[in-house]
Amino acid sequence: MSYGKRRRTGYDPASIQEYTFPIENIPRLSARDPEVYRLIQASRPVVISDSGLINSALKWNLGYLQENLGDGSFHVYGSKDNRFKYYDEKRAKQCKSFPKPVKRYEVSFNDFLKMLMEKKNTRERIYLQQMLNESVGQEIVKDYVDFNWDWVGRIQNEQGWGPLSSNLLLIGLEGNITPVHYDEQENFFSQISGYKRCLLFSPDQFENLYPHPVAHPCDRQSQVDFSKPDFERFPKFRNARAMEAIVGPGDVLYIPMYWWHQVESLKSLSPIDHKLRDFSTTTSSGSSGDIPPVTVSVNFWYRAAPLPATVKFPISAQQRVSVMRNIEKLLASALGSADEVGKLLSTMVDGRYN
Ligand SMILES: C[C@@H](CC(=O)O)C(=O)C(=O)O
Ligand SMILES: [Zn+2]
Repeated sequence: MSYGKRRRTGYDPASIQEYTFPIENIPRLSARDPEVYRLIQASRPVVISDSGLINSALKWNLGYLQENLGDGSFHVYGSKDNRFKYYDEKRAKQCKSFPKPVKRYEVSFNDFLKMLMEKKNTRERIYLQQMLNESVGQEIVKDYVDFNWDWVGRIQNEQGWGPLSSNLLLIGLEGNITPVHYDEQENFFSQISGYKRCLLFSPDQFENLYPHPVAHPCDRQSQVDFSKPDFERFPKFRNARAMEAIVGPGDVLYIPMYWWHQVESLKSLSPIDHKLRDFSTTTSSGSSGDIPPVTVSVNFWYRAAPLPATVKFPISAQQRVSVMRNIEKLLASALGSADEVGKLLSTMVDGRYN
């Protein structure tokens, strides 16, 4: 069920999965429209269609990246299905029984290209997710310097955000899904090639989305699988309501801190010519032919603005999430183990606060 017409052409509408919750559109505005800055000020999502933020990267096809990304190593995730649920490596080491939802590889870009070829014929799907760092080649540095830093820097200053913490380069197969989660940073999510469907949920829907406990390796990730929701365990998921943006090349989606988001790579109608130089298309497993179609994005994560000197009541939904996180952390350390937190909270609440 979706309210209003979905914006954007260029992708195959059949690659849009239907879910159980209502969906309304995220506004899509020009950077010249003052409403953009009112929405950002109000920590509301908005798609900015002509910011020029990453125009210098619109030429980042796989051939260009192969040529210029340098010989560093890249984090590539492998999933037995199309979901790439993030988990914290360190926490996972402490939870012996935790089934890792994805495999993590550290490979060269050429090996990533080979994996793209090989995985085409196997069940495992892959997703490159790498922070841009100083190992990139000169051309990429030049493109990076040519991002529209004036525009994004002005917003960073006006909003009092902290420093840019990182830019994550994302190269994934069409059909890949990053399941719904929230981040504790402000994000200008920028689409370079292909199309992505972004489903966002406001922070006040915390109770509808049932995140894992803070101490869990999948902290900040929802336990609900949209494709097969377990309404027995997660009854309030019935109340979830989403906002949606389908972003294409040049679009920038502002994802406010603590806003839940699920990101799905759609099927592009016009396959991209990746101009891959002498890349042997017959790999060890003998699979040959073209590289499967991918989407390319880069995000801009900014540290949050410092807390206001005086707290205004009632506190915001974002502040409530932050308070709940701090209580979980405090209780886990006070009790010496995160396993006791649920029981203690029930003791505190049952029959007393409910
Ligand atoms: C990784 C990304 C989603 C995607 O592009 O798959 C995301 O969650 C973010 O930029 O915060
Ligand atoms: Zn995210």
